[in-house]
Amino acid sequence: MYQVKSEVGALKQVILHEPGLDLERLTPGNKDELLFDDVVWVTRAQQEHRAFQQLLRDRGVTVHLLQDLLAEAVKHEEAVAFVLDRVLDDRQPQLGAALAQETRKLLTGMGPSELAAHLLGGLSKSEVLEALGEKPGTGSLGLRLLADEEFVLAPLPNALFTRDTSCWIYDGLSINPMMKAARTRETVNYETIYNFHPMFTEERFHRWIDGEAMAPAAIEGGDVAVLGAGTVLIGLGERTTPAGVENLVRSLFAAGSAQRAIVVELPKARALMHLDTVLTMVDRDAFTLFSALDPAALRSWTLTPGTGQDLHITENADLFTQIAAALELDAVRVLQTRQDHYSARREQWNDGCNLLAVAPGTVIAYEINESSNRMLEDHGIEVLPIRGDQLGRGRGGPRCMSCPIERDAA
Ligand SMILES: NC(=[NH2+])NCCC[C@H](N)C(=O)O
Repeated sequence: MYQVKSEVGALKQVILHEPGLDLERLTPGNKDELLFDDVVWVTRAQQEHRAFQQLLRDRGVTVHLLQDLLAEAVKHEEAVAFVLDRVLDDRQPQLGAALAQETRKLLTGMGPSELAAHLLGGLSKSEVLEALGEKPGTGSLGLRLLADEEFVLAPLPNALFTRDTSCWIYDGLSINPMMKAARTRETVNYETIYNFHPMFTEERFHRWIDGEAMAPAAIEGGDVAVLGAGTVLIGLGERTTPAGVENLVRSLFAAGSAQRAIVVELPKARALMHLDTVLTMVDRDAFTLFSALDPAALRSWTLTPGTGQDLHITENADLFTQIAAALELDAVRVLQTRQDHYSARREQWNDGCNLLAVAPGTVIAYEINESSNRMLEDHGIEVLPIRGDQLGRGRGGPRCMSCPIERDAA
């Protein structure tokens, strides 16, 4: 039974993506478009990722790997048709019908593992030519225009951040419409998994949002925290839109799975692209907050069910007072690191606030964020450090590299 009842309760099952072909395709020339800040030493990134997986397993968490799930799903013929209908649509501006058809033939002929690797890792023009065993002489303008190293199917290096593209909220799943073009195909991969993998087809759960149908009303999992007590906390910033919030919240309210959403406005900036880059729940009553943000200055609203399809919205005087009230606590602790201007920004950039709780008061964090981690320990939070020198180059940490599918209440 997949259910995420809280943000910090005992973690039982997660989806992670161990990077591979997707990261090997990054270059100084394409990294910006692909939302990475540097190229990556892939072998080391994989070692770092395996250590992260192992730490979770040691803590009793079952780890599912995205590429394995996808490979399993595309063992079904209908799943292959489903995913290829979407990623090789004739309307893809750079492809055109001829190239789309050739590529489709090529991908359909692959075994499930190879297909899954390319759905995540992309496919270059030279790989297409090599496989087709011919030069671009046929009726594809798209193929003639592409340079050999350019992509017929772009790689998805941000698949590493499994949290963003699908997220479980109480007894249901949201497959998210993504804000950035570099990530929209991730949504299709998740729809393929959730529609066809027996692990999910044999279970019953709500579907809060269907990413493809709802795009471009983006909402991303890095902006969504399941606080417990029928409450969700949602960040509204660079990646999550008002329409995305409303769609999700209406759907949760209609099923009665949540009674309240607290929505907090974030500055729109790359470094703060999701809520979990600045604010993360670490214990039943504690949150870590980027030290450059003034908790009293954060603008927020509480959404509750209104009449019919309407939402009832009130602006909050104080975000954390509202959160405490929702959780039926006298107060919550807002943990901020005492840092100088420089280390505050350096550690936030390196995901010092992006923490994955495995149990109340126990979090996985990048070791690089020394002062943030020390501060947490001073407040009684157990920090399990991992190395992320390579993984962190895509601007994501333990929380966004994990998609919990089963978690206990706090
Ligand atoms: N929830 C998060 N903090 N996710 C980080 C995502 C980073 C990724 N490179 C992107 O820009 O989309």
